[in-house]
Order: sequence, then C-alpha cells, then structure tokens
Amino acid sequence: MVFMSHAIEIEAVSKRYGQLQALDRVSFAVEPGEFFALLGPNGAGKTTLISALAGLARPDSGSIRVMGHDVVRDFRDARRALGVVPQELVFDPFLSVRETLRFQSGYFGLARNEAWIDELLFKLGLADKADSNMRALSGGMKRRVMVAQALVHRPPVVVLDEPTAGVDVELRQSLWTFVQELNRAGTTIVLTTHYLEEAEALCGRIAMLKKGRLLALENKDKLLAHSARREVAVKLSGPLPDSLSPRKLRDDDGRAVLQLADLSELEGVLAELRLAGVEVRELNVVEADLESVFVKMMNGGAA
Ligand SMILES: Nc1ncnc2c1ncn2[C@@H]1O[C@H](COP(=O)(O)OP(=O)(O)OP(=O)(O)O)[C@@H](O)[C@H]1O
Repeated sequence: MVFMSHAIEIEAVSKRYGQLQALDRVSFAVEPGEFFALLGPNGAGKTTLISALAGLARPDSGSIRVMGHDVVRDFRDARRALGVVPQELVFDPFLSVRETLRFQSGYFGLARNEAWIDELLFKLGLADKADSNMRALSGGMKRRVMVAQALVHRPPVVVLDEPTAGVDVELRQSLWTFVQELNRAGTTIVLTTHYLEEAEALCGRIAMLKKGRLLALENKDKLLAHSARREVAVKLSGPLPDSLSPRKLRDDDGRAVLQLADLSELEGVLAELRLAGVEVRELNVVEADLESVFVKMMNGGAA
C-alpha cells in the first residue's frame, strides 16, 4: 500500500492573543487534490490559521503538517510545499514584476525558473507588465502578482486568503479559471472568501469557523441538502388559509412565502390549498444557498 499523507493536517490547534482565544482546538484535514473553502465572519480566526499554516504565527498548542511536514519542526519542507496568497498586498515597490518573481524564486533556491515565470505572467495577464515597477501597478494587477508569487515554486498546496477582495469581475473570473486549472492538474486549493457564491461554485468541502472554533465541516452538497431552509413562494387566487399561516415567512410581491422543513411537505401544503378552494397561480421553490446556510450556522442554529 502506498502511504499518502494529507495535503494539510491540522490537529487541535489553539492560539491566544492576550485574553482573546483566536483559535480553539481546531482540527481538520484537507486531502490532496481538494478544492476546500474556509469560511467564517470577520475575526473568526481564518487568517490566524493560515499564518500558522505558513509558519508565520506559532500556535500555543497543537500541530500542523503540510504534505506530511510539520510546519514548526520541518519548516523548510512544509513552506516549500505551500503557496500562500496573502490578504494584504505585500511587495517591494522598487522591484519590477519580473524581479519580484525572480526574487521569490531565489528564496526557494530556484535559479533557472524563467520559463515558469513567463508562463505565470502569461496566464495571469501580466505579460505586458513584466518590466513595470510594482508601485506603478493598479491594485488588481498587484493582486495578480501576489498570486504569481505564491505559485513561483510550484507548490502542491495553495492557500488563497480573500484573493478577490476588491477585485473587479473580470479579474475574479480569470483568476478562478486559472485556479481551477491548477486544481484539475492536481494542486490542492484552500480558499477563504467573503463571496459565498464563489465558495459555492468552486469548492467541494467547506469548513466554517466562528470565534476560533470549527462549527462545521461538510461536503458542500450535504451542507446544502441538510439546510432547513426550503421555501416555496405561491401566488394564490384568494387569501392564505389559516391552517397555513404558521408557515408563512413573508409576503413577496403578491406571493406568500412559506417555510417547508423539506420538499415532501409541499404535497401537504397543496392539499390544504385545494381543501380551502384556493387556486395556485404561480409556484416557486427556493432552494437553500450557501449564504443562507452560513447565516444560519453563524447565528447559532444547526443547518
Ligand atoms: N497579532 C494579533 N494580536 C492581537 N490580536 C490579533 C492578532 N491577530 C489577530 N488577532 C485577533 O484574533 C481574532 C482572529 O483574527 P483573524 O484575523 O484570524 O480573523 P479572520 O477570520 O481572518 O477575520 P477577517 O475575515 O476579518 O480577516 C480577531 O479577533 C483579531 O482581532
């Protein structure tokens, strides 16, 4: 049997900043080839966890491995296995884009990396900016360089911390096409984002953090399927029968929006309407989306 390590293994990681418990015994693993989302409201501990993963912040207890390498004891190999796109734009304003990428290659001891640098510049739409100084680039362009920089040593695991914050739609699209390509070629991707539609569209499994604790870790489809939020919006020929009023959530443009525990309850609702002699003029079932699941989880309810 071939031994396969997890791409990332986080074991009972805790971290305090003074009185604040930024991470509280967080444990989970990400498998090679996954497209994984790490979600949570501001202050949940996502950036702290990513810093610990990158060996930049030391957990008070617990351990983290990247491709089997402990990020503290085996820092160099762990760091080499990881590419991190940070939330902030960190760069030397006096270097050109190409110099920035060469410098980063040097950090990893890669002397002849020009072909890959050229490919990255091309794929990220930076080819004509290769000789521009970093300080002369727009925010979106700088963000692209951060992505190229994280990939310069071809890491098997890539972490993107809010990579599309403040980035225009076009760049978001092209960035995701590129990241999906990497993922299809076998790179493990971990993404934190505030755009839940992005996580919903791209990721397989989703971890939700709140106040330093892991609230949920689920396959996206399961998370959505388990969600209690199923709504049906109906336009009726007459008033909603009293028997259905406990289900009513709100009125929406002449339609009554009713809550269902699951879809099988729809039949019962239609039967009640028939019994009351009320006709259904229009009917729309609203499926759960990640946003509603997220809000529910963060407000303390189970999804
Ligand atoms: N160096 C630090 N010193 C003190 N407190 C810190 C430090 N870094 C983070 N914190 C605190 O730890 C908590 C977790 O912060 P963290 O940045 O990890 O959250 P986050 O989930 O990344 O939030 P965001 O979505 O806003 O980036 C926050 O309450 C934050 O104020």
